[in-house]
Amino acid sequence: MKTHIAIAGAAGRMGRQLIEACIQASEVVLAAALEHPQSSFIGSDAGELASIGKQNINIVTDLNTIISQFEVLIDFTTPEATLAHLAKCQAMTKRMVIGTTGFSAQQRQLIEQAAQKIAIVLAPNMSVGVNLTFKLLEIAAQVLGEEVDIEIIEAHHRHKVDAPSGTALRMGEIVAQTLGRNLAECAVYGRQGKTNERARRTIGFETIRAGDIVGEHTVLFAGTGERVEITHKASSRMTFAKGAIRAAQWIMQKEIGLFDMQDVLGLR
Ligand SMILES: NC(=O)c1ccc[n+]([C@@H]2O[C@H](COP(=O)([O-])OP(=O)(O)OC[C@H]3O[C@@H](n4cnc5c(N)ncnc54)[C@H](O)[C@@H]3O)[C@@H](O)[C@H]2O)c1
Ligand SMILES: O=C(O)C1=N[C@H](C(=O)O)CCC1
Repeated sequence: MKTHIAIAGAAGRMGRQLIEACIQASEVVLAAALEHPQSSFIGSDAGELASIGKQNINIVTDLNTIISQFEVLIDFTTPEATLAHLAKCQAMTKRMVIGTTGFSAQQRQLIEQAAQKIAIVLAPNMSVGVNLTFKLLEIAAQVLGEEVDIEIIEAHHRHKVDAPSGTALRMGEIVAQTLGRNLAECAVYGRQGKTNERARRTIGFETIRAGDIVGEHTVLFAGTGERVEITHKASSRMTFAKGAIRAAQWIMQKEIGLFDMQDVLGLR
């Protein structure tokens, strides 16, 4: 049985890649595509939007009108739009794969609550490489521990609206958790002016926004006499899109619960 997928944010940078990835994957069907009510692409053909030829799927704006057509909603939009879609998916018992980043703690709680009723994959980064990197960070933090200063440096394109990236924050959480620290208490976001000497237990974040950088993350473990740098560089959004399609197929075996790409990839 093929998994029927709807894509929210279809005209966005990720939405277009998701349309292409859906059409390329033989085990799934692109069933519907959604955009913001004010989008100039409402009524356009999803395939033409993604430059892969007509697919006879028109971009629509109301999730309720397509609710019977799909099994999993893949959502790469904004926190507010994702939460609006979440409420409808919960009401209609539809599974979700959420790639959107920038949720507040309160907004995340709403996702956790909804996952008591529907199955959700929520991941700030759907690439296999980044999720492998998450595991490498655990090992590095365990081995290097309190002997090093830890800094997380991320770079993304000039259009990105949240900072630090969801991936950088997740990296910080993993390192902090491994070292028994609370990220909310030890994170330092950027530095300027008279900063005083660095406190060992802080975890620093630096953000670069420039040009068309797809996504780059480095975690620096700097000691005395040596340093370890763990870096991931994405060069195509297709890596995120393929991960999201994989997650959509995987979530079909679940009825309820909140999962991430570590679950999907069997890395937990
Ligand atoms: N998890 C991952 O692997 C991953 C990868 C890339 C991007 N992201 C995240 O995905 C999100 C989107 O990124 P992007 O670069 O594609 O952004 P984008 O701005 O290019 O696309 C977002 C799209 O969502 C649409 N949208 C907004 N409100 C909507 C609504 N109510 N209904 C339907 N569509 C709506 C916008 O019109 C836009 O086309 C960001 O939060 C980004 O950080 C995550
Ligand atoms: O392009 C973006 O926006 C990305 N956001 C994700 C994040 O915030 O971690 C990761 C990949 C690209």
